[in-house]
Amino acid sequence: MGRLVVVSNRVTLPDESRAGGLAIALRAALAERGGLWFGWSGTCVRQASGAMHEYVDGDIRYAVMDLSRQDFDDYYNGFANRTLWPLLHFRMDLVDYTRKTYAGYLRVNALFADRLASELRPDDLVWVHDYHLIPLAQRLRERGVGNRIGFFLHVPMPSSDLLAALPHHRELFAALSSYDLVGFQTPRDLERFQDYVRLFGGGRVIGDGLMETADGRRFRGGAFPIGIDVPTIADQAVKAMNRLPVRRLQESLGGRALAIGVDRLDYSKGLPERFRAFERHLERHPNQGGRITFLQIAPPSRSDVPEYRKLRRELETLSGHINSGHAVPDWTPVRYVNRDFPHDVLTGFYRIARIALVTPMRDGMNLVAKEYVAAQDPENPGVLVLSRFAGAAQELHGALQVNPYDLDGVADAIARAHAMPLAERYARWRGMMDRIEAYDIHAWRRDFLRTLQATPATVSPAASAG
Ligand SMILES: O=P(O)(O)OC[C@H]1O[C@H](O[C@H]2O[C@H](CO)[C@@H](O)[C@H](O)[C@H]2O)[C@H](O)[C@@H](O)[C@@H]1O
Ligand SMILES: O=c1ccn([C@@H]2O[C@H](COP(=O)(O)OP(=O)(O)O)[C@@H](O)[C@H]2O)c(=O)[nH]1
Repeated sequence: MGRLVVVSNRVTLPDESRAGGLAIALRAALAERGGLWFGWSGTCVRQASGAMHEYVDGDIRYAVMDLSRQDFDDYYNGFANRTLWPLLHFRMDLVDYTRKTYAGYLRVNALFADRLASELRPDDLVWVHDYHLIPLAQRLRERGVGNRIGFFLHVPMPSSDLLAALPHHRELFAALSSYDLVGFQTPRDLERFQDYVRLFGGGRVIGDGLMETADGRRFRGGAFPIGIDVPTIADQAVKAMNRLPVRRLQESLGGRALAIGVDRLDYSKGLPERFRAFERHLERHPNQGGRITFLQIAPPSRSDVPEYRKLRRELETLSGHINSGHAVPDWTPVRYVNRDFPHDVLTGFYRIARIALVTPMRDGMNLVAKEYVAAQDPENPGVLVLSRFAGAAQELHGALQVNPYDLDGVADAIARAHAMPLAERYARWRGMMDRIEAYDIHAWRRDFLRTLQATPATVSPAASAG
């Protein structure tokens, strides 16, 4: 079997800790098999983009590229995170499209292809990740790369009518056909993409995941829900109980139940709605008032993008408003923490939380939901309150599933979670644990790569060049 080459915008270098499910998942996937991880260095430079840096950690080699401030602004802050991110999360109202940022996105993809092409060996299996790099395979094919190349979309695929509202949508999404396999988080995401291919892409859906473009090129699609490393997280959670930040949090609760939320500060995560739903819980269930403390961990994310800065201000106001209306001298209902925690400390926080609030308005998967389940004490598991619009809802049927737009419904789910007897908590948790153990991060990686390797040669013809 050839070498695995993983390509993503976000790379977690050795000893680096960074919030974000993609980087955490890819590190776990590469740890098992080794290979090359290629992507952005995380650094913006004054000079032109393109300088490469290399690091080696065990079986993983990292090759990362610097970007100039201009390229970073156009490609990452601009087209990736002000155009594609809102579009793919069904937020047309926030889409900001300019030809300038689109040109920057294409320019950076071409540069990734230039640098990557010279690294590749003929039998490498190339696996590209996420919306930052949709055109990458097409650019690689133009440079004569004939390797099997797979693509995985970590975020949702929205309705085809929304995709079709994007200027140049056909050029952009047709580029996906240069991949041999395009993976989505859920079957529903795949279906929506196939609708797009049929209705707006000028192609056809042949069946069994196979699609054909207007000019007869065939490629495959599939659903591969991303998982986590369950035993590692369960083990981290047990050990974290002795760590100072976890002990201090536990002591600070004074016997009250903890409800926890852990999310990048992103408008897709439904944080203002969650804060309001918690306030609604205090109003609708006064008998539980004062018995649950809500801790929201929300590390800042993409702070150069105006919508993210606005959200930060909104949450500061909202948490202050809820606390001023409901706090008593010995209890503050909302603790809002704007910083990043190491992954293993988080697992301890999950373990002492009776309730997890995972209520995004849209989310590709949401690994926090799965991590919360893996970190629970089997003798006394907590309850997951989960938005039905997270990809994880397709698998975690034991969660209390909610509609995050229905604040009363979320408020009542919090109350139900708080009052839930142990036998029901255990039964729900066990079913979710069985699922995340059966299809974990390693199963996800193997399933995707096996499918990519098994894609018939006719589906990945050298003819797809150009
Ligand atoms: O790299 P950033 O801009 O700092 O953002 C962090 C990552 O956010 C998104 O994560 C997604 O991937 C997760 C794992 O599959 C999934 O659970 C979650 O639902 C997605 O939102 C983004 O897609 C990544 O590219 C970013 O690295
Ligand atoms: O302070 C933090 C906050 C989050 N995370 C991790 O960041 C990831 C978030 O992934 P998720 O899929 O939930 O959402 P994303 O941020 O990728 O959209 C999870 O593994 C979290 O444990 C972390 O390590 N430290």
